Amino acid sequence: MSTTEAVLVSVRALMMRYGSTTTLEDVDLDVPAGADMALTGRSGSGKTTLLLVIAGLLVPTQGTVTWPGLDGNPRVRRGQIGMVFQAPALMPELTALQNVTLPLRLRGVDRPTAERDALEALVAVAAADLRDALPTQLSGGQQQRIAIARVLAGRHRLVLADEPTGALDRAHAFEAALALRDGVAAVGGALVLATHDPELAELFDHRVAIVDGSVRHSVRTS
Ligand SMILES: Nc1ncnc2c1ncn2[C@@H]1O[C@H](COP(=O)(O)OP(=O)(O)OP(=O)(O)O)[C@@H](O)[C@H]1O
Repeated sequence: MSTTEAVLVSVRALMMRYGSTTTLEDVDLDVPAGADMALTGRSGSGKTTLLLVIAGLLVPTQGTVTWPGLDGNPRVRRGQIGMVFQAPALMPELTALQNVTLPLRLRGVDRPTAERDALEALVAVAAADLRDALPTQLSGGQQQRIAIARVLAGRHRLVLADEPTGALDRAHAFEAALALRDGVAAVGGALVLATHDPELAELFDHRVAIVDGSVRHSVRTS
């Protein structure tokens, strides 16, 4: 990583313990601005834990997490960070377009701008034709694409994705994850995506593997 590259999040000497079980130990990690980063590790290795620490939603047992490239005010910073989870968690009574528009409207974006940005995000995940469908009329994969569009429309500085394509078949999982990666990159954001799939991780510039509580960070050089 270049020393001139801005760092959004910096984790140092992180230790995370639940009860008597140590999940993460002596973890150092920088998330560079604009980077795409895949976080791999077996089930229970601590991927979700690390994402929650990076988001500032979980306080480490020991060590520090700072956000040098994000706003110093935690409330503003939270708005700079978008999250997407394995379950799409769409509002059942709202159409796909309304689901994508809602967080923008709640942030005070006027309706025409919110709808324009939401439609652009739906196009990015090849779901523009689903704009008027209710979640119950959509397959699980289609719902997840709407959830991905929702986070893309937020144009966050940093997006944290926790196995967002874990419930999809492999071909659709790759397609959705790459739409997320490219959509975040298109607005200059950084993405940290947790995945079980090492082949998917290979498609990311930064790969962070959690093995026995420690992280190994590799960066694509070519
Ligand atoms: N709130 C909690 N209380 C107690 N133990 C927890 C808590 N959250 C996580 N753990 C434990 O910490 C370990 C890491 O969990 P975590 O969810 O971070 O792993 P993960 O790599 O995301 O797993 P998966 O791939 O299955 O989602 C697991 O052993 C889990 O049981």
